[in-house]
Amino acid sequence: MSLTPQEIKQRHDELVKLIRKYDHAYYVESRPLISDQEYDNLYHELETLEKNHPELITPDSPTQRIGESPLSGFSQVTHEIPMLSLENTYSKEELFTFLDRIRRALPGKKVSYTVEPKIDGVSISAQYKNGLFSLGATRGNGTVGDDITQNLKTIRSLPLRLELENPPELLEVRGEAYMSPKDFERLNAQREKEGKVLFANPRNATAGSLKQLDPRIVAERPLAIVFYGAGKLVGFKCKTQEEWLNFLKKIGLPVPILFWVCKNENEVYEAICKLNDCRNELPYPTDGAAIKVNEWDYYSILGYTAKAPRWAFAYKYGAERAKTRLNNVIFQVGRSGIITPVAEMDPVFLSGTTVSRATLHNFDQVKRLDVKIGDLVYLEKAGEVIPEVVGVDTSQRQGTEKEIIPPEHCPSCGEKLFWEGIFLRCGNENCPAQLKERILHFAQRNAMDIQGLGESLVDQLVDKGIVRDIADLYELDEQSLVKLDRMGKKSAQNLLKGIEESKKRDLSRLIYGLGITHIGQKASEDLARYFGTLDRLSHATEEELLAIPFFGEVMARSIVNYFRKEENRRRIEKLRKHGVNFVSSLLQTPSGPLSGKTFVITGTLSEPREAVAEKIISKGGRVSNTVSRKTNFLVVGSDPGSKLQEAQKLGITIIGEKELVDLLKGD
Ligand SMILES: NC(=O)c1ccc[n+]([C@@H]2O[C@H](COP(=O)([O-])OP(=O)(O)OC[C@H]3O[C@@H](n4cnc5c(N)ncnc54)[C@H](O)[C@@H]3O)[C@@H](O)[C@H]2O)c1
Ligand SMILES: [Zn+2]
Repeated sequence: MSLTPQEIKQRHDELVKLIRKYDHAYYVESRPLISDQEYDNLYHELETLEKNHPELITPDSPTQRIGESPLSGFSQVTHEIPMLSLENTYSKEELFTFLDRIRRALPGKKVSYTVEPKIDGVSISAQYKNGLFSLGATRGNGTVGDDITQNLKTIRSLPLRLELENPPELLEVRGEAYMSPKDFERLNAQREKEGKVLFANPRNATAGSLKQLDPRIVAERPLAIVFYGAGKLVGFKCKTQEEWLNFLKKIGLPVPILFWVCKNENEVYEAICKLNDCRNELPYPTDGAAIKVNEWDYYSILGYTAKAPRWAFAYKYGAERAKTRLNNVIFQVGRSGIITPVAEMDPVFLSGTTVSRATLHNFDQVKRLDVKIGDLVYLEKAGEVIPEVVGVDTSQRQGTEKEIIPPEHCPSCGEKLFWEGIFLRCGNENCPAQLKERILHFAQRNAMDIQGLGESLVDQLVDKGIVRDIADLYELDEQSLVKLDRMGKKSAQNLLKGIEESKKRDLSRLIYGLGITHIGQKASEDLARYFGTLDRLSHATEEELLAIPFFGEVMARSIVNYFRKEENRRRIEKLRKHGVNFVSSLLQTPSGPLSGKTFVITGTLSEPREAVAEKIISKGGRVSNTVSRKTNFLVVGSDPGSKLQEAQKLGITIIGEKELVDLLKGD
């Protein structure tokens, strides 16, 4: 069931109210009412809602600002460089989406990453002027925080003077004040004896302590400090996060004892797992890993959202694990013919539901995990993701466990399977299992949202040969439907009504529903927004597709190939004949002084690139990632990239920020 606009608005209001309440309890009273993971779930729900309905975003929505407000009793400090939060995820899948997003924003560039423990304390900034500690501040609302210099001076691990021969004029270092889990327990035990309110966790104890106006009370609290970040630096330069952490250590500041430098995405994930294995032995409480782009040069390219940098994010260790027996493996055929091994297991309770099936993803994964039938396996589920087998308890092996052998023939149509890289695949275009998956994908909530079209019905429709293609759904009639099992007149009519209604869905959902390889929901929305109609999209060239921000070659080629295929064209004509909507309401109708003009931005401007892009779009212009002959203007900031040379080669008009402002004004 999808929500009506009114229900969506209601849910939005409700979430905003709840989150404000929890924020107040957490930040102001240092007394959380719910767990962090529950809080993050609500927060992500709000974010998703606002992403799909941007009209609901107000400047004071919790997604647009950082939680704390400055306290009375302290004087205030303005952060010249804002102190931001981190976007976070609990799921491995999303972790790779984040990494992917970073990599695609840096085409052709070599990127490495650092993985650091995410210390669960209170974010603070410390300024050292000519090597002497001169100012300490809380994050506050990100722009203005509280001056807690006197409180920080009571923390013994904070050096008041740096071990540095020629200290730079200004070093603003950022990090975390924290309480070790042991000290936290001791503090709470003592408070219990004294009949005082207990702190919920070390982070709240730290926050509560730093808020004390009397430094003598702070001095009695077992606080410690660790640094990892940079604020304003005068007279000092650094190129990578690795170099920075080593430098901090050298000059006598406490830094995370453990951190990893990773060359690629897989190494990042490995580091995250290693950290998880040992994090309970660390002196500070951790709730996750902080993943950062190592090269500082890229920070200006990647930029910032209202709340967080785009070059860093957090992976939180929230997901629960369960252990159970793997009894059998079945082979599922996906909508593109890829065979997925799926584990069938003794039912086990995991993050709120009983699960008895989990994905093994592919045969490479089977090999990597060295999992066998009969093994005791570990399962994990994060967010809404399907449970997956993440490990094997090999110490429990009996010797009777059986290998998982890839099948030779398609379990659905019997066709001989072939390998495509690590994927085993059925190449039969009429394979019933694939068709069923394609129909279910087309009908799902995020796509055409056809109510009443469930798995068992799709099975019948395909097995009886009634539906041979997604477009056939629009030819169903009551007569043929009532002949099916468990299909009364009423349900047949309801289904037909659902099918009829799906014709009105926005183009973005139709594109997603078509199931074009590599084109997910977000990409489908982008395509609808840029092209506006299916006909324009179907004639798009690779070059035009590459002009969409975050679109890579693989995606562009996949779209061009899709619309080139005869059978796909026939399907589209059939959909058209039945009156399926081919138009998007997301299209940004270009009207304004910049209408019809395409801009590319390079280098650092006075505000984040996204904000500049938005201004251009609001005046009817288009913004693209790549310079091509279709580019009208290249907007150049400081330290421009290779785009400048490309534009010069093509003779494109090059303008600075000032000229852009003039263009935005019109005339
Ligand atoms: N339980 C509740 O009711 C409740 C209410 C509000 C907020 N919260 C929790 O607080 C979070 C929001 O707080 P937040 O904005 O401080 O985000 P956050 O604490 O999840 O992450 C961002 C912060 O991590 C810190 N950090 C620690 N180690 C780091 C490292 N190595 N590198 C970079 N940063 C590091 C920084 O201070 C940074 O600001 C929520 O996601 C939620 O989990 C809970
Ligand atoms: Zn098949």
